Amino acid sequence: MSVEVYYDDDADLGLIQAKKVAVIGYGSQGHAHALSLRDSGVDVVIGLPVGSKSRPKAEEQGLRVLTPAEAAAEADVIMILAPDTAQRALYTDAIAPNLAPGKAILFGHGFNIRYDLIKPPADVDVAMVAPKGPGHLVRRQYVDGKGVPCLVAVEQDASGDAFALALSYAKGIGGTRAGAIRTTFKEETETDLFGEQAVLCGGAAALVQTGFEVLTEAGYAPEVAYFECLHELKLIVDLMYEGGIARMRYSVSDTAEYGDLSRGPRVVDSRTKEEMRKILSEIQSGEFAREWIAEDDAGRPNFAKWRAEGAAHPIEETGQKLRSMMSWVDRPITETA
Ligand SMILES: NC(=O)C1=CN([C@@H]2O[C@H](COP(=O)(O)OP(=O)(O)OC[C@H]3O[C@@H](n4cnc5c(N)ncnc54)[C@H](OP(=O)(O)O)[C@@H]3O)[C@@H](O)[C@H]2O)C=CC1
Ligand SMILES: CC[C@](O)(C(C)=O)C(=O)O
Ligand SMILES: [Mg+2]
Ligand SMILES: [Mg+2]
Repeated sequence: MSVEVYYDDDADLGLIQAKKVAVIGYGSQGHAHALSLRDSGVDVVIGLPVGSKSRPKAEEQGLRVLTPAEAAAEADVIMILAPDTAQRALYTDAIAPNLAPGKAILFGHGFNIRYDLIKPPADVDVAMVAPKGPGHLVRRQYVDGKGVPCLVAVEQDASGDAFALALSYAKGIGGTRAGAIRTTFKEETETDLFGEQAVLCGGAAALVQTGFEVLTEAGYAPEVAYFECLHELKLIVDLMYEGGIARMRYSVSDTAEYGDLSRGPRVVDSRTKEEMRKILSEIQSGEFAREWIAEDDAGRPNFAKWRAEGAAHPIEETGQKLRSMMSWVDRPITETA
């Protein structure tokens, strides 16, 4: 392999068990990290603003909840798992005043360091433990005795031990059970943003919606279109996940495989690839980050409009009806922590 991969035997859980850890934020990632660290014998405190909706959830789990500033002041290791857009102000107001030499700041995604929105002092460690999966899966895998692979990176090694500490933290959330890959803040941030924009979220959602529109506009039943363009996607992606694209092609019919090989490249063609390259260059140049921060500063007008348009797309109504017939499929959008 071209990357360095670390497993449980390479990580010393004792390093993180010897520290007090503040997990700032208790959402998708925050709840998973905090609960799994606690189950791994780590002293954890949660940092959330007064009035945060997440406070009751953390308290119900028996976790001690302080304000972000109080939690940062108490902790040796501060894991920042608030939304990326909130981290800059959170750092300035609550974390920076409570840093001291020898402390460590950790991130679950490199956005704020990569784009210089947060500039920590030279005498603290700055590292990242970024699970490659949604927080609820991170927690579920940990509870099942497994783990979600994660990326580990060090931006600043003031102590000389930053990587070992990050690896120890990764072990505490189950990451080294599956494998922790060493990377950099730059690589993690740019590839994560590219993946979610071009393929996983943006690309996949646009592909599904467009396929559904083509079928329904041609007069086919929305229910049938939903099955073909959304529901079965999971079954196909599960096959790819288990054994790559080759495994999927082995399982589907020859007719499907011939259609895949001959038509797929017409759907995602050289123009799509060129657009993907443009998206990547906007990420690399910082253009996307500047746009997103400005959008957030302005109160997210486009975000709200596009989110509402997405929610009003006919595929959502059809899906809601069909999923109510499939009790094993229907899950609330927000699982309880
Ligand atoms: N979602 C995921 O699975 C993944 C996320 N990441 C990264 O993890 C980080 C956290 O993302 P995610 O878990 O999705 O976030 P969520 O939106 O799920 O949760 C954010 C949490 O932070 C709290 N919060 C909001 N503002 C502040 C603040 N100013 N100070 C302290 N806490 C605050 C929220 O509280 P409230 O309930 O009050 O809003 C909530 O508990 C991001 O850097 C993200 O890129 C990385 C990998 C995957
Ligand atoms: C794919 C979306 C993600 O990057 C993730 C779950 O890894 C995110 O930022 O939520
Ligand atoms: Mg990601
Ligand atoms: Mg991401």
